[in-house]
Amino acid sequence: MISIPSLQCSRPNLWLRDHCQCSSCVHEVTKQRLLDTFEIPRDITMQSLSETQEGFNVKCWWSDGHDSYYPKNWLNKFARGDSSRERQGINKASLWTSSIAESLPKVYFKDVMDTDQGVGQWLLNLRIYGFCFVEGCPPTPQDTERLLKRIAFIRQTHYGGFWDFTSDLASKDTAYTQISLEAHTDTTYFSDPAGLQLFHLLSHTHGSGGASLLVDGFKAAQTLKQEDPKAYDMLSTIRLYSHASGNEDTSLQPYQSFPVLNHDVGTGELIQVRWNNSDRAAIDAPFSEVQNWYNAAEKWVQILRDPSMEYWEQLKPGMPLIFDNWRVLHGRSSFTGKRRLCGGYINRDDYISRFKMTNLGRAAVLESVIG
Ligand SMILES: C[N+](C)(C)CCCC[C@H](N)C(=O)O
Ligand SMILES: O=C(O)CCC(=O)C(=O)O
Ligand SMILES: [Fe+2]
Repeated sequence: MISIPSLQCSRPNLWLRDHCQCSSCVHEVTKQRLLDTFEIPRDITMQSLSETQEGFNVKCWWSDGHDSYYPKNWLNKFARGDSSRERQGINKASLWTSSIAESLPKVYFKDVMDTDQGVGQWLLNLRIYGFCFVEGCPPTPQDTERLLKRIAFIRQTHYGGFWDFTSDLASKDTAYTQISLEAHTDTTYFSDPAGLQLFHLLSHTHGSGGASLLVDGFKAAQTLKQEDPKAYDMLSTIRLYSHASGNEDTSLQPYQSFPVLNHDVGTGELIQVRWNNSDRAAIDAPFSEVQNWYNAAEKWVQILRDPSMEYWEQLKPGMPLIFDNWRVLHGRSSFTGKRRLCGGYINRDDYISRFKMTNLGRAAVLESVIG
């Protein structure tokens, strides 16, 4: 007899019957439920349970007369329950500070373009470090777009899809100027902020500056939690509104307000940092809490601005940078002259899904679950 969680009370029996994997309950090709869940008697009980001869299926007879089949590995997964690491496709994030500059995550353009292993390594680096360089990419928008599409389709926004931009205020956003931008995450005004962002510096002439800044938001959050747990809780609970720049042209706002630090409701793990002080709008909190929020935010920004947390890099043509916009903050020093970047956004779910479809991703998820 296969050992599965003791299904004593009715709820798991009902759940298990509802998840019968036989071909009349689940479409053989699409794996979608065909069964009418609400025809199952609420008090359904299991008459008996046994392993089939082949040993990989479990057979169940139910009080409603239905015979159910469950592949063993599916049942074992059910026994494991939900695993955030499995959902997030990660076994261990490696948090970093400025010393990451000595061992930068990097893959090669040719490997990413030609092999599943190359895409898998690119995305595994992203899951572990939150950013990755690609060496040997031809310095053209066309090749950069082809590279980005190895992950998934590019996310369309009010900035367009694949962008090729410079400091000409083509969009009413300070990214399209020469001023410095402090560490931030993009698109905090979307209900679902962009998951990944790629930058490829194509050229910078007649001027200097424009160095790129990265800060590991998960490391900054860990530091805040250690140094000031109350401030961490404040930034994890007080919610903010946010709106896109050039607001009269976009009036883009998320469906609700969100805290700076957002956690997996199942496991309590930090999943998303939403920090852009330029686009931040009202604080969705009682008047008495507002001062506390500012005190907590000041602590947060002190950590973000600590040089030991900052990794500065002068981007170069041929070496695109991609980063996890839910974890890694980015910024830029001011610059002069003509500076041209191209790049694009990828949705979070498409990024994680693509990773889990690579061999390395499948192995990483398995390892994260088995531990
Ligand atoms: C599209 N491109 C990346 C060039 C500019 C995007 C501007 C993003 C905006 N400042 C924000 O923080 O959401
Ligand atoms: O110009 C840069 O290096 C990046 C500007 C920026 O933050 C953005 O485009 O989102
Ligand atoms: Fe940005």
